[in-house]
Amino acid sequence: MSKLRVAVVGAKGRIGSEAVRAVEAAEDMELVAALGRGDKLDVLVESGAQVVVELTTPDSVMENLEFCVRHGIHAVVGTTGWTDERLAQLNQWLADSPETGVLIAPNFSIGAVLTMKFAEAAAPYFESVEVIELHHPKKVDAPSGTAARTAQLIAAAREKAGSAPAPDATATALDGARGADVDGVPVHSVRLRGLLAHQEVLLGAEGETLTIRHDSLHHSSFMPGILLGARKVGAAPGLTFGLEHFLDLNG
Ligand SMILES: NC(=O)c1ccc[n+]([C@@H]2O[C@H](COP(=O)([O-])OP(=O)(O)OC[C@H]3O[C@@H](n4cnc5c(N)ncnc54)[C@H](O)[C@@H]3O)[C@@H](O)[C@H]2O)c1
Ligand SMILES: O=C(O)C1=N[C@H](C(=O)O)CCC1
Repeated sequence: MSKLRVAVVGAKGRIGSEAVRAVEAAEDMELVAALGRGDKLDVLVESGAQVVVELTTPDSVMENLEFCVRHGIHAVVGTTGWTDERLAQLNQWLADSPETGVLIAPNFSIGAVLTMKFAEAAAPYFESVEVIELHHPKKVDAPSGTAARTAQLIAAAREKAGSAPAPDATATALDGARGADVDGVPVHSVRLRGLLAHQEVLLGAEGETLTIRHDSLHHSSFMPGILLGARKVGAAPGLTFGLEHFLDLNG
């Protein structure tokens, strides 16, 4: 059977360099290009890439995806910084290239995907919920894409269940003391040398708390999800947001 032709964009970055190694080690894949900042995107077409793994920065990802979609190259995207406006723009490009698939995953680690799912399930049963994400100090965006997504899922689950707003009597606060407000859920960002990517969801109700914690201790934690995404994205035209859509988590 012919191998899947995969290119990595952002190949010299922390997660991109790990992805290069993972694709090279995958028996069913061939690494056909590894692009860094300043490299020409035309290489993706010339190399015959079927899937691009996009792991760059929020300021580069849109240009890279526009190129991929216009050339019918499927994309697996780990880069963060997604807004409704950006997603709408991407959907417009995809509408003109209906056979192309793009998977955006705020987090490719299976444990983080499960954290989000567990938090979503628990949120309606607890009066209070707050998210703390903790990352390495070289991270350029805050809050993390994972924390933003977690908060959105929590808020949607609470709204669906008709939950009351979380109690909070704060009357005065220093700017930022109560974290960022993501759909009504406080999200706190820690940047600390020694860390990689960690998240806690704190839930509280009368007389009890529940803490859901996930730790990525190495970039290898993201690789099974990225490879799975690369294998599946070609059969999923349009935009898929979240790796959970490519997993059977109910089985
Ligand atoms: N979804 C996930 O599971 C996951 C996991 C880890 C990191 N991330 C995200 O991935 C992104 C990269 O993280 P990182 O820690 O590797 O950052 P990094 O700064 O180490 O790497 C980014 C790399 O992209 C390169 N780059 C920037 N613009 C480019 C362009 N136009 N073409 C080619 N290369 C370009 C940079 O030079 C750099 O080498 C961030 O948005 C981060 O949040 C996502
Ligand atoms: O190291 C990073 O940067 C990470 N970014 C993603 C996020 O913002 O959620 C995933 C975890 C690692």
